[in-house]
Amino acid sequence: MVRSAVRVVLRTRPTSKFAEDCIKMNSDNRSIVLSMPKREGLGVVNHQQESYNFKFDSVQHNVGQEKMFETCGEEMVRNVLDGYNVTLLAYGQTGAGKTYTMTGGKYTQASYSQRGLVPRTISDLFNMIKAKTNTAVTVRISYAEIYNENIYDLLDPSTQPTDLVVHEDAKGGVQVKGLCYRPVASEEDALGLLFEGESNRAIGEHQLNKASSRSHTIFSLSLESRDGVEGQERVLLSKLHLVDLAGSERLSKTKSEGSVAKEAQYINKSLSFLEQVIIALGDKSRDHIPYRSSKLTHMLKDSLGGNCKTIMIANIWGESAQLEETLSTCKFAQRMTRVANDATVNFRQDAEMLVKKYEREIRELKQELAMHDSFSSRSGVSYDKYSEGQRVELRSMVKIFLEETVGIPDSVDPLEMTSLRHMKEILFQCRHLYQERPAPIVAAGGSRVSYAEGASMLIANGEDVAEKHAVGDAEGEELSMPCAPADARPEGDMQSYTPRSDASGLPHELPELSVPKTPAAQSVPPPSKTDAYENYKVGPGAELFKALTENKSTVKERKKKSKELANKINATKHEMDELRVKVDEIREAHSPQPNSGSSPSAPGEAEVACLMRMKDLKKQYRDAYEELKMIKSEIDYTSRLVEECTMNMLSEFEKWFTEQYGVAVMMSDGPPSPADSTPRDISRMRTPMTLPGMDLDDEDQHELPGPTSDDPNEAAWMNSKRDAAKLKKPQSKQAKKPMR
Ligand SMILES: Nc1ncnc2c1ncn2[C@@H]1O[C@H](COP(=O)(O)OP(=O)(O)OP(=O)(O)O)[C@@H](O)[C@H]1O
Repeated sequence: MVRSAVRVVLRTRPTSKFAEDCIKMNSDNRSIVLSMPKREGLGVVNHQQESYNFKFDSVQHNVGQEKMFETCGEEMVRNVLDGYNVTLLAYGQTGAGKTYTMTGGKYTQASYSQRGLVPRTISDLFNMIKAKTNTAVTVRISYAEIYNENIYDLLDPSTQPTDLVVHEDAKGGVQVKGLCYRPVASEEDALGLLFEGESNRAIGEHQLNKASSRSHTIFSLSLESRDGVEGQERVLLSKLHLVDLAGSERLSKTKSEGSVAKEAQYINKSLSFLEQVIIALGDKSRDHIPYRSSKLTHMLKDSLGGNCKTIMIANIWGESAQLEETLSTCKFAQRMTRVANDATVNFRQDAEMLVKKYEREIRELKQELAMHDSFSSRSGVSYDKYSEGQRVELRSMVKIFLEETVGIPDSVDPLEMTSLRHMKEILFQCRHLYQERPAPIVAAGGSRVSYAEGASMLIANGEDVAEKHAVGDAEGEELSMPCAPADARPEGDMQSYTPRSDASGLPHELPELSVPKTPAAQSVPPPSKTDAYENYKVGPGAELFKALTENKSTVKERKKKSKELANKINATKHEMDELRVKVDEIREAHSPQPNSGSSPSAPGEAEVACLMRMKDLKKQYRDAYEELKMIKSEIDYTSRLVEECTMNMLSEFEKWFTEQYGVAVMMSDGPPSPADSTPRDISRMRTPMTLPGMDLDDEDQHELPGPTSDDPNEAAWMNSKRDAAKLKKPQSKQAKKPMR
């Protein structure tokens, strides 16, 4: 068991308006000093503290995503593969960069280089699994969202929140009953589920709540590792929770009203319960920790003060307008440093493997015995189970022995016992014979104890041994297993994925978007969708359109680059082939005639020149190939972003159009024709129409040229892209997300 404090890393969101006067970063990269300007209106005696010192495990000021992964991610992946439960929490006010840190930001803005901790962790985890050639690792993924104190399954939107309840098992481990854990075999599968969950979340977000910051999300990877070398019966079990918490700002600041206010209250409540749990954990005199006060704290029970290694990233937005929130985040983070966890390596014994192991050991021991017998000149000793024939034979020997011995013990040779099994079988037969005897051997009242009586006494004592513990007689009985220590039991259960459907078996549809026509709206005839879209692009949708165009041009530019690289690689390869032929020719021309007796000469100038050039070419080939792999990864990632942006843009345009003109886009434009559909079915997911300029270029479809490789990143991103397209097809399933 390892007792360790929660590791707290402070990350600042880069800003040109950083409040340098108020936030001082110390050179140790671990501490900061916050100076708060005195608030006016607090009376003559103002006790407000002006300066606060905070110390964390690390302070990451204006760093990039890669550095963040080095700081938090690498260790996390190592620990989870070693069998520890690990949790990473991103905490901070809205806009401080939690989502950016975790996933790389909203898909409309993210790029490959901005990938967050979750995709990087997935990538690193699968790379490490691949490197562990002697270990078989099974990975399962779940993705849950807590919104207004309800838990939603982002990988199975048909699940009702009532189906999902936090449950504690007898050992105190926490699981969410009803949450699906989907098995994944590769990095691309895992990324596919991440994106699927993000998509499902985005649908809920657009439909029901406007900002993702109002919910907490928990992306979990559950691992089972079997070591192929050191006793396969030991299975390591571990879990990695990656938690993106809702924005922590206070209710007064959100100025929320209506349903938004309700959301804010729920967020506030769950975060304040989280704070209470943290305070209680930091106070040694407290024996009750209020984990059950909210779904969030209940789900994170193991991660806070339990069997887990926990890291918290406290995100701050260091502008003067945000100073109060920064102070509150730092205070919370400081408290978190006082929370300690007891992490244990979790394992269970695999009964089947254990039996196999014992069988192997028994076989080896029998061989050992046989060898031992042959060295001590004892032949014919059997250690196997007695057959019925052998038993009958032994019984007759025992019978003769007992009958001949009665009254004259010294006159007969004793029965020779060749093994423990032999001895037990003899006792067993003695008991049988005793039970079958019609009359007692010794007359009642006789004072002398006969040999047979002694034998029967022995039988009585040895009965259980002979019957129940004879080797091989226990077949079919339950094998009692050694148990893992109680506190080593992993939390959560390994539920397999069971898709749900409603009673009718039909998918839940999204509710129709029916907006009543306002008189004003009715009086203005709606423009054509093309005109409306042109207006939208330069107006309210400008930002989305910018993100879409930027991502598209990145894809185009990268593809161009990848083509150039592929051509370069092919040209290099061609030149290498030619050089190889040339070298062979030179060598052949200078090789001595067979049977001439002369030895091969040293390589001449021409050959050396060729070899040097070959060396250069090989290096060029390798470098270009590596670069091509990187670019291919980037293309795949960015293409996905284009798809996501497209979908988002359509959905936003549809809403805007309906709000503007009081009618849905469909009503003015008629049903979609097949020609309207985008090549990737994206538009059909949220809306049955497409817009000019939104379809993806045909050239987007081409496969990248050049050599393929088994590079995990390359394959992962490529396949995730394909999977994303697939996942968007079953619109009806996506639409099953229940109304919040
Ligand atoms: N370290 C960073 N580097 C670059 N941009 C950042 C960084 N952190 C945040 N941002 C940008 O700041 C904006 C807000 O970030 P983000 O959405 O991640 O905040 P958040 O804390 O998750 O907010 P919410 O609570 O609403 O989800 C985004 O546009 C994001 O790209």
